[in-house]
Amino acid sequence: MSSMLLVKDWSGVPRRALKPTEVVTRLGALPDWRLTGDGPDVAIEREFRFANYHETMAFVNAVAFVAHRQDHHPDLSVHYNRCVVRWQTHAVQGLSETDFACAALVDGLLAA
Ligand SMILES: C[C@H](O)[C@H](O)[C@H]1CNC2=NC(N)=NC(=O)C2=N1
Repeated sequence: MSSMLLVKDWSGVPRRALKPTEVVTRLGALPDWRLTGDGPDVAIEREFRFANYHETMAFVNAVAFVAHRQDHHPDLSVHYNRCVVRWQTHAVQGLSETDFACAALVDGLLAA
């Protein structure tokens, strides 16, 4: 994909599903994220809470910007004052390094 915004082209990086022990190690570095589902539905997710819809949508747009730049796209559950971000790598039907890298970037959006 050609884009001024793209910073990471994961398509050239061989993707593989992380092993359970690798997932546990990476989750340790992202304490606000939790594991959900299993098998092909496994994912990591985090709920972000906001004061109102405007704040929530500002966050959603920032996440979309990260997703575009990384060419990796989370499932988003958008509500009035909260958003649940859920990462999984469809291509491997599991969790890959990319999911954890993107989760850390989303955490960074709200870092002080
Ligand atoms: C080529 C490109 O990187 C792929 O199609 C990407 C796009 N975004 C993606 N997002 C997610 N979450 N999983 C994928 O496997 C995926 N594949």
